[in-house]
Amino acid sequence: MAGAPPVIIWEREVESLLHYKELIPRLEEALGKFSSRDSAEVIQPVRSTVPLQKHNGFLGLMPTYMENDGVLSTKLVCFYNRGAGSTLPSVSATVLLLDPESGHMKAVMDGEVITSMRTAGASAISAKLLMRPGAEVLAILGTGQQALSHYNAFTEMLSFKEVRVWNHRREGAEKFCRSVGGPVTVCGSVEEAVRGADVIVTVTRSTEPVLCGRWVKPGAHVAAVGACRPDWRELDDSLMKEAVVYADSREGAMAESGDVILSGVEVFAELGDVINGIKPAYREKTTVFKSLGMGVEDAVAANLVYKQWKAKAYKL
Ligand SMILES: NC(=O)C1=CN([C@@H]2O[C@H](COP(=O)(O)OP(=O)(O)OC[C@H]3O[C@@H](n4cnc5c(N)ncnc54)[C@H](O)[C@@H]3O)[C@@H](O)[C@H]2O)C=CC1
Ligand SMILES: O=C([O-])C1=[NH+]CCC1
Repeated sequence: MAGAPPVIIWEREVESLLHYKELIPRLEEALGKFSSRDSAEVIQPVRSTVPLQKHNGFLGLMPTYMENDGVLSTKLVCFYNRGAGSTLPSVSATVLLLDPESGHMKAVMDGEVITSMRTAGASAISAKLLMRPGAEVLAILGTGQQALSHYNAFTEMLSFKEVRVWNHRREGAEKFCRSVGGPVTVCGSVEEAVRGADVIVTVTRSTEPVLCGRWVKPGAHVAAVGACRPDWRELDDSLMKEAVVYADSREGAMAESGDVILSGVEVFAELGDVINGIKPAYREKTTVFKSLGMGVEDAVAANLVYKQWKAKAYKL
C-alpha cells in the first residue's frame, strides 16, 4: 500500500533551509564515511551517465544509501555544454529522498541549489585542509552558478584579503562582480588572475585546459570543479604532474576526470582519507582537489533540507 505522498521542496525553499554553517560539517563527516569504504556507512556507486547527444549534454544518476544514518536518495542531474547564446542552465537537477525500509518516496527536491552548495562546500573543505596557512588571495576562473556558490562558501567559511575573477567573456565577470556582496577584481587574463594566488577555483565549462602550471605559485591549492567528463580538461599536464592530486572519489576521478585520465597522474588520496587521518595534507606543496561531485554529498544535503523543512512545518 502506498504511503503518504512525497513533499515537494522547491528552489526558493531549499535556498532558505540550507546554510553552509550546517551543511559543511555534515559534508566533511560524509566524505570521511565514504572513504572508510564501510558499506554500513555509505554505498555509492560511480554515477551512471546517459549521453543526450542531440542536446550536447548528459543525464547522471547518483544513488546513495547511508545505512547507519537511515538515508536513501538519488539525484538525477542533467549537465550540458551549452553554446554561448543559450539561456538555459548548464546543470539541472532533482533529488529524491526515500524511506529505506518501505521504499516510499519522502521528498522530491530541487537539486540545483543542493548541487551548487554541496559542490562549493566540498571545495571549501579541500581549501581548509590543503591551502597554506595564511592564504590571502583567492582566484575564481569562470563566473557562472558554481562561481557564485564558491564565492559565497569561500568568503563565508574562510578569509581572504583579495578575490580575483576571470571569465572568457569579460561582461560575465563584470556582471558577477555586481551580483556579489564584497570587493572583487576583474582580471583580463587567466595568468593575471592566478599569478601569486594562494587558492584557485576552476568552475568553467571549458573542455580544454584554461589553467597552466607555469602561472601557478608553488604551494597554491587548486579546487578543480569543471571538466567532469573523461575527455574534458581545465588544467594542463604540467600542473597535474607538479601537484599532489586529491579527489572526492578515486573511482570517480579515474572514470570521469579528463584532467586525471589524460595527464596520466595518480590520485594521491581522497579528501576523506585526509579527514580520516589516513593520508597527509601536503599544505606546503602545490595541491589539486579534483571534484567530480558525489551522491553522498547530495544525500546529506537533502536529508538536512528535509529535517529543516519538517522542523519548520511542525514547528519542532
Ligand atoms: N564537480 C562537481 O560536483 C560539479 C561540477 N560542475 C561543473 O562545473 C562547471 C561549471 O558549472 P556551472 O557554474 O553550473 O556552469 P555555468 O554555465 O553557470 O558557468 C560556466 C562558466 O564557464 C564559462 N565558460 C563557458 N565556456 C567556456 C570556455 N570554453 N572556456 C572558459 N570558460 C567558459 C561561462 O562563461 C561561465 O562563466 C561545469 O563544467 C559543470 O559541469 C557542476 C556541478 C557540480
Ligand atoms: O555532481 C554533480 O551533480 C555534477 N557533476 C558534474 C556535473 C554535475
